[in-house]
Order: sequence, then structure tokens, then C-alpha cells
Amino acid sequence: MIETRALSVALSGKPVLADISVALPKGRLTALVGPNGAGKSTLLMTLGRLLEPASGDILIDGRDLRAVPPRELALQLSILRQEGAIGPRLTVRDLVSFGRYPHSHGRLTAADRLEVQRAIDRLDLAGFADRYLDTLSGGQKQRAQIAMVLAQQTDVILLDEPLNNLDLAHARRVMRIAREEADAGRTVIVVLHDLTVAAAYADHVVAMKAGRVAAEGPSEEVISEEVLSRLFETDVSVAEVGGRRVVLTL
Ligand SMILES: Nc1ncnc2c1ncn2[C@@H]1O[C@H](COP(=O)(O)OP(=O)(O)OP(=O)(O)O)[C@@H](O)[C@H]1O
Repeated sequence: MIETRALSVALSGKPVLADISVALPKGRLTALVGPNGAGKSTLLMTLGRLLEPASGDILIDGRDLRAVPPRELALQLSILRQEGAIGPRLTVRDLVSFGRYPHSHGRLTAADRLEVQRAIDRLDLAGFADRYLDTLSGGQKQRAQIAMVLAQQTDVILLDEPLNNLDLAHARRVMRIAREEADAGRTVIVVLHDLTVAAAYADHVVAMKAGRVAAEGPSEEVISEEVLSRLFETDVSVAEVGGRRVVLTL
């Protein structure tokens, strides 16, 4: 469970997040949605302690995030960043193995290698494991980075637009994995632009606008025509197709 209390963040001296108080439950998949520039990535980076709040608190399982030593945090929380800098002369397996670093400190055990292989398989990368990252397509690279995050096996998983560059079958695979991780009791928080995907996989939704929380609650409440039309300042329809909610703009 991650909680924020009256969190505010400034970047280059400019306020970007203001008064963010949310409760992101354990064992749930939370989607962060909202227009471009709303502050979704900034919130995710702040939760991952990659940005420092100007004021307010973040509690991770009731404990002040500032009080968690870095080594412990690396065992507790993993993050997929939007512009992840990855060394080109690394293979997929090298990259995913870095995910085990907090556990192995550079000396992979047989169990670590097994986890690396499992993450590679889950992301459908078995055929690419020994390829250099700079020889991969955008979607294959994205999957390799997600595999690295999964290999960390942390209780909190933060994913910033994980579906970037993914085809529909791999997008589905990644969302199913995110769902499995939440069902296994982890706190999974995902920045998503595709609201139909959010409706299908998330149980909790935080809608952000202009650096503030515009709505927070169960997916059925937040993924609604009224909330979304207000959020995006455009007409949004929510239809039901085959028992699932589909979000449309025309
Ligand atoms: N380094 C920075 N300095 C100043 N302002 C910044 C900086 N980085 C981001 N911002 C601003 O902070 C605001 C929030 O940006 P953020 O990337 O968190 O939004 P987002 O909701 O993730 O957007 P998107 O959907 O476009 O990815 C934006 O107005 C952006 O211009």
C-alpha cells in the first residue's frame, strides 16, 4: 500500500504537483490516467524516490519513504521509466540480470538465473535473450525493460506507459502480467493512456489533471462518460461490448 499526504512537487522551480493525497492499495492494479502534462510521470517518479517532494509525505506500508534505506528500497520497489537510459552494448539477458542486482549484488545464483529466464519468457523474449539491445525494435526494447523490472520481484511495481511501442498482443500480455502481479498481492501502479485498457485491467483509478487529483476510486466509477469528458474536456462515450467497457471519442 502506498499513501501520499498533501504531496507537492516542483520542477525547475515550477509547481507541477499540488496537494496529492491518494491511497494506492496492495493487491490492486491502479491506473494513473489524465491528459498530457497532468503530472502522471512526475507522481510515479516521486513515488519511486527519483524526484523529491517540495512538501507532503509518502508512506509505503505505513512507513515514511524517506526513512527507507536505498538498498532496502531496491528490494521493495521497482520502476519502469519512460525514458529509461539503457546501454546499447548489453544483451537482453544482461539487462534483465541487472534487475537481480539488489538480490545478487552482481553474483547471480542459480535461483537468480532462473528468475531472469522466467522474466525473459514472460515477456516473450526467449528468441532475443542474447541479442544486443541496439539491435532490437522499439517494442522489443520496451519488453526487455519490463522484464528487468519484473526480475526484481518487488512488492511495489511502478510502470510508466509500459504499452509504448507494443503491438496489441504484447500489450495484452503485459497487462495480463501486471494483473497477475497485483493478484499475487503486489501494489501495481501503471500510467496508461488507453482508457479501454484501464477499464479492462485496473481495479483502482487515479485521474489527474493540471497537477492535481481530479478523481480517485474504483475503475467502474472513474471510467465513466461524465468523469472522462470533464477530465479531457472532450466528448467521451463509454460503450459496453461483449460485457466490457470500451472508451470512445468521435
Ligand atoms: N524538468 C522539468 N522542468 C519543468 N517542468 C517540467 C519538467 N518535467 C516536466 N515538467 C512539466 O510538468 C508537468 C507534468 O509533466 P508529466 O511528465 O508529469 O506529465 P504526464 O501527465 O506524465 O504527461 P504525458 O501524458 O504527456 O506523459 C508538465 O506540465 C511538464 O511540462
